[in-house]
Amino acid sequence: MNLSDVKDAFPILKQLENGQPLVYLDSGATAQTPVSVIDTIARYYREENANVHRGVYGLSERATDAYEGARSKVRRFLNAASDKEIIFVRGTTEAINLVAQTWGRRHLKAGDEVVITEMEHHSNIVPWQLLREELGIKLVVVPMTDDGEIRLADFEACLTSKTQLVSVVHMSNALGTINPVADMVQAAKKVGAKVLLDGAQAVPHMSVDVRALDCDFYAFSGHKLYGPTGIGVLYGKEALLDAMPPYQAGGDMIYSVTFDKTEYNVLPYKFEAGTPNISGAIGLGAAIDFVESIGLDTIAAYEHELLTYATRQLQTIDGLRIIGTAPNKGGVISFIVEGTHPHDMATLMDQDGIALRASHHCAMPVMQHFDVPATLRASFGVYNTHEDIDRLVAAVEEARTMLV
Ligand SMILES: Cc1ncc(COP(=O)(O)O)c(CN[C@@H](CS)C(=O)O)c1O
Repeated sequence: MNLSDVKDAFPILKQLENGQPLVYLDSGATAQTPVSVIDTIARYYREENANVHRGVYGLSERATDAYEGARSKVRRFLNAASDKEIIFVRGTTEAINLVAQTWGRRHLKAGDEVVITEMEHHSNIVPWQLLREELGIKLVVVPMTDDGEIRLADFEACLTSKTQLVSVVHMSNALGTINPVADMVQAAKKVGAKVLLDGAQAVPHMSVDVRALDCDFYAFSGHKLYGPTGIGVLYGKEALLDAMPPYQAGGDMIYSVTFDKTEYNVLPYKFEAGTPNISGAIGLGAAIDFVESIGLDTIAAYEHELLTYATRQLQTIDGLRIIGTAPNKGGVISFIVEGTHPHDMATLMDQDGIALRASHHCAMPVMQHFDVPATLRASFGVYNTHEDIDRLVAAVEEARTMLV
């Protein structure tokens, strides 16, 4: 699909917001859904709906094929070695909690160190704090610079012989910073640590190859990749997943059950208890088809060009301060306007049809670092245009004039 045709693929972007054409700049929270994904999910419920892995009748077998076909698409999308390494979860948050509650509780003990960074999303902070309360592990936080960058030397300085796990964000949702995760993985391996990468914001914006990165776990959410909500993926190296205890217990994750003993199912089903989000997985498969029809490298280049244009245009506004100026960024711009509160700005900008986030973005430590209560955040999708940026800039100017 050509980028010039992309916007037409999103029905929601045709609507007016407060009498103005909608300019959606909150893809970092959730991306919009192309008609191909909507139609795929509708067709599943119209023609294929049945429970998976259980029926010996055609409809269930077709639903199972569609569900497992989506898993294979994810495998190829991440360049994982096996479908067994692709676990469907609700989203990035559940993926990280699954690792914390299974691998973490099994392998970590008092005094072990888990390394995260200052720019993490709360879903990659709090699960480890829960383990700190339960097991007495030590949480080591890599500081970021005032540009919102993690310097590799600062990361390496946090690694010790006690480091058991490094869990870091690939691309910051609050700043847009893209971290040097390949180098971070190599440095972590030198001290024998496992590595989990939070790919929630990276996967929609760039090509991800988990084998090239050599990470042990990789997590992302379907709804940020133009797919439905309620579906996400945990990638894990097969040997690690095989050795981990189940996360949740019930149907489908078992091989046999007696009151004396239960044998668990094989991968990936050991981690998929109960009826899965069948339509969500199939919809995620359609979302992968959509982004691959454009090309991740094409998407990355286009969004980088949008980011450059938006940065240049926003910087012309008096009193506007961009939060997060790392040299390597993805399609996210956080900013504040002196003398205003982000919530007031966003409320006024909504009157101009502009939808963008005003929040701490579930990254309160980032806000503390920059000494701001919140930021305005414009986060881009494949459907955004230069005209959207011009509308954003005009709305910021107008709101600023009304508030300052
Ligand atoms: C880097 C990162 N890591 C984890 C998550 C959680 O994704 P879930 O799909 O909600 O489980 C998110 C979701 N960030 C949204 C909601 S706060 C944002 O507006 O930035 C994220 O950006």
